[in-house]
Amino acid sequence: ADPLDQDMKPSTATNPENGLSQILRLVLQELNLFYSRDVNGVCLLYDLLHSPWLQALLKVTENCSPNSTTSQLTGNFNLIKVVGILRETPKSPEIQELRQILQDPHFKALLSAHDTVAQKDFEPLLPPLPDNIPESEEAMRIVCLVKNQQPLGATIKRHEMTGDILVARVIHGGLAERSGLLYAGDKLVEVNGVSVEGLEPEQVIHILAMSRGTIMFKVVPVSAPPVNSQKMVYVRAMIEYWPQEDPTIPCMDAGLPFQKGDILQIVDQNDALWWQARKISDLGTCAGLIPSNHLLKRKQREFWWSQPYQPHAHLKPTICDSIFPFLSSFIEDDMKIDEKCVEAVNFSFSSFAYSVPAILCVPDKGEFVGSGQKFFIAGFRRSMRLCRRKSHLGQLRAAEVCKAGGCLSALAAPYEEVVRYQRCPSDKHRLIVLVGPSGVGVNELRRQLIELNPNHFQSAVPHTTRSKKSYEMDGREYHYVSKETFESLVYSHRMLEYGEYKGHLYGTSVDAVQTVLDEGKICVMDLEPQGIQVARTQELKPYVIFIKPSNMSCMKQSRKNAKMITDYFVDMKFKDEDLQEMEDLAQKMETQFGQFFDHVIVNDNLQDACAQLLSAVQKAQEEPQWVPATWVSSDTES
Ligand SMILES: Nc1ncnc2c1ncn2[C@@H]1O[C@H](COP(=O)(O)OP(=O)(O)OP(=O)(O)O)[C@@H](O)[C@H]1O
Repeated sequence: ADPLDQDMKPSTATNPENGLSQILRLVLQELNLFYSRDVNGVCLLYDLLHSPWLQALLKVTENCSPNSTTSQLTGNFNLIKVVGILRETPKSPEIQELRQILQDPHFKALLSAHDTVAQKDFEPLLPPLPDNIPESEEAMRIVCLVKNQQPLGATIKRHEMTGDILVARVIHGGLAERSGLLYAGDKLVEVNGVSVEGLEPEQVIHILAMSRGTIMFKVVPVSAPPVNSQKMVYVRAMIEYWPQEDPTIPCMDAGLPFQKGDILQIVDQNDALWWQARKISDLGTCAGLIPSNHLLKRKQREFWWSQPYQPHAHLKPTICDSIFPFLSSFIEDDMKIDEKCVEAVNFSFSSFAYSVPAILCVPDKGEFVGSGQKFFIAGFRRSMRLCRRKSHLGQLRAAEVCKAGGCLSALAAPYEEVVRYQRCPSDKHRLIVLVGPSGVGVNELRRQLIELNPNHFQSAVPHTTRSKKSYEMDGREYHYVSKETFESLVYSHRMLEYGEYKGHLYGTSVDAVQTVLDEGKICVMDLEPQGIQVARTQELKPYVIFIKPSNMSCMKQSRKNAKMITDYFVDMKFKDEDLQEMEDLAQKMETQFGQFFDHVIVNDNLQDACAQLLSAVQKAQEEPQWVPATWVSSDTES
């Protein structure tokens, strides 16, 4: 029995139009007659046409060709057949590889998706429209949505005058919004054939919760559906926000929690009080509610005036208690929003009590750190760092006291508009600012970075009003200036930080930083966190890196031989209390100033930290970063 004959029969028998296999079979029969007579060339032709690979190829062609009987069959069906055929064919690496590819689960999934689409399997089966729709109901819209794992992405509320149940908000990216069938303002008439007239929003939610599969809404469309023509705006959150702790949010489950420094994409600002936003780290999800800039400013003002501070933590929203559990549709009550807005909320706002340059005490004597041979690294005076260390705690504690007393700055913007900025190669470099608790290794890292390439990285030369010493050189250790000159720099906000010690003023000016940048170098400086805001200008475009200590046990290990600077001892080993203080201080810095940190490096292993610093500095100069929109004119945005 010829296997070819057996294999061909079903195909040719069932499909008279498919002549390819049949013709081949007939040709082979004919050739067979001449084969025994060994007519010239017949054997060669017969062997060729009889070869298994040709037969296999023909079978594949038949099964996949648009005219074949199987053309209506699905990709997966074809796949099974093709794999079967390949199994029969002689083994070769290519065939084996092809079989492997075809049997790969991803490939199967792809074909399965193809089948679903080809068979138009994706559309939900909608119930037929009722025949007896009265003429008066012409303006109604029937909306069918299939209940699945995703939230419906809409909130409802009861109109306080008419008692109508209205769609209050359609959440961007949610099921309702993507359907394009439900709009804010639509009046709900029926849900799954049940009239909602006279029902409380909670009862409507209950009906929805009990429904399975397709849910049919009958709505009276809003006369003019809202059009979101606003441009997408990106902001940096300068506060943190926890919807669970905010009794004023219209619907807690629809809230978007965020932390200081998070970049948010604002997708809807139609509501003056509640915006819709997504985190850029999570753009695939549907949006959530965040308090608008206006609402937060109002809360800040109210918080400012509410004396003594009362968190009103006992006030819990009652209207949202019955959240629809599966579709997460929500209930709103606009009147209650207004009432609740006058209460204080539990946000943590930063206190910007130090909007003037941070004050440092700089003693007269200092040592210069650095290689000291071929190049001179300015700005590493030991005594200056020692005094900084004292100012650290004092200022942070003062800020803390202020915060606890409810002294929130009414001027601090809760959101800062940001844009993507990429430095052009011809632009000046961005200033690199290192921030960290004393002893964490800010100066060590800065020194190592500069030593890597002193022609590329440099510190700014500080100013002083003290007189020059014999071994010093103007513009190397310091810029020696008169008190009047120094003070005019302070008054004209040209000092990033400054201080006084033994009757002399010391500080680092914007111009000293600019001098480094003008030379085409990268200026690397360390700053107290209170000074970051002063440095955040369009001209310097600082990139702020927070140097953070690792956990206590790692620090004990890595700082075994490290030396810290104290008032009385030059090289003193770190004690446990010092490390604990460092950790506490780092935590406070992060809590109060974390929104300004572009990058965080945990300084555990010094080499690793230095490598991370180098990479972060390069990225800051060469890759796009989020910066305040005010730093970039629209024509240079990327
Ligand atoms: N990752 C590390 N591993 C071990 N030792 C380190 C590490 N980082 C820094 N050190 C050491 O810790 C000590 C303090 O570091 P550094 O002087 O840089 O602190 P700082 O953050 O500049 O604080 P301050 O301004 O108070 O001196 C130095 O002896 C430094 O060599």
